[in-house]
Amino acid sequence: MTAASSATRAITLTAPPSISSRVRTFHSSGCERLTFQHRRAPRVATALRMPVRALSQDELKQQAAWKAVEYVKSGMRLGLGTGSTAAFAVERIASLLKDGTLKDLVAVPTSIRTYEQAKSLGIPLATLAEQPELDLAIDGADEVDPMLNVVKGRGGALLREKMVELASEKFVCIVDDTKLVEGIGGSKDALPIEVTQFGWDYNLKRLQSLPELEGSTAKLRRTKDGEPYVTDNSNYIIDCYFENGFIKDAQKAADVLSQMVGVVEHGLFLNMVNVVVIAGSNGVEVKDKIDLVKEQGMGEA
Ligand SMILES: O=C[C@H](O)[C@H](O)[C@H](O)COP(=O)(O)O
Repeated sequence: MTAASSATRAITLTAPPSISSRVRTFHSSGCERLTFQHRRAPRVATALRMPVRALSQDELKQQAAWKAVEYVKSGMRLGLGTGSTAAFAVERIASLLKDGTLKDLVAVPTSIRTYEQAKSLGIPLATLAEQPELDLAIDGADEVDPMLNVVKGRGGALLREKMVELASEKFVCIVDDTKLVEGIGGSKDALPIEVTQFGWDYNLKRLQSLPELEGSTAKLRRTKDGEPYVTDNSNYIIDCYFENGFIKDAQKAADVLSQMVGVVEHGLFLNMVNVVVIAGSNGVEVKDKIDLVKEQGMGEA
């Protein structure tokens, strides 16, 4: 027997778990020693057996918010949005301030609710008069169209949000993927319009018959008790519902609404958003307006 043939050669076998005990009984034969090594079943098999839990809408909102907070750098002047998604961002910013990751921030809140949340968490706050130029605003949205135009205000904060976001160099919008629509009005839910209390019913009729809002139904927003909903600015909100389709021309509608006396602000935030962070079941996606405009060959964003 040559040195080569007498040498014991180890052969490693891998077997699926179902046959592992049968193969384990196999033992040395001739000059070859067969060694069976029982390995763990591949991960994929485990994955197939284990049902994966879908993330809740709140978990998705939190993911989008945390991703957006990566844009926050120490020393920034921030706009803090309003709503259930923005609240996750406020919470995250506060916790990064607390652990020292972020320093020297100052923030302008977009509602009394956000003011109270941010204050209770220790975020240094300012008014828009004190900080008229902001670096970054982070806020949620009710609808996002393919060109990153958004509808806002179903939480009633549209006026302050628009003021703060227009004062910000960058506006990052955070949503879960249920907010994506093919066109403005596509969710069939409200396009909010903030109006003065005086003459609200006069303006409701005008909005109802406005050609630019054709196909929508205008309703005064009410609280659960049936009382008119009053904004932080002591105004009312008229919600327009596009139940059978999209708004025809959002820019035209925005222009006309901005001209109406007694309309304080509307929830069409057109060409305002720089980045949208979308959390969905397949992960978090970041869409940048500049890239979109380039892709579509539409010149500068
Ligand atoms: O007035 C409220 C704001 O525009 C909110 O950012 C918007 O309604 C989205 O709110 P949420 O994140 O709760 O869906």
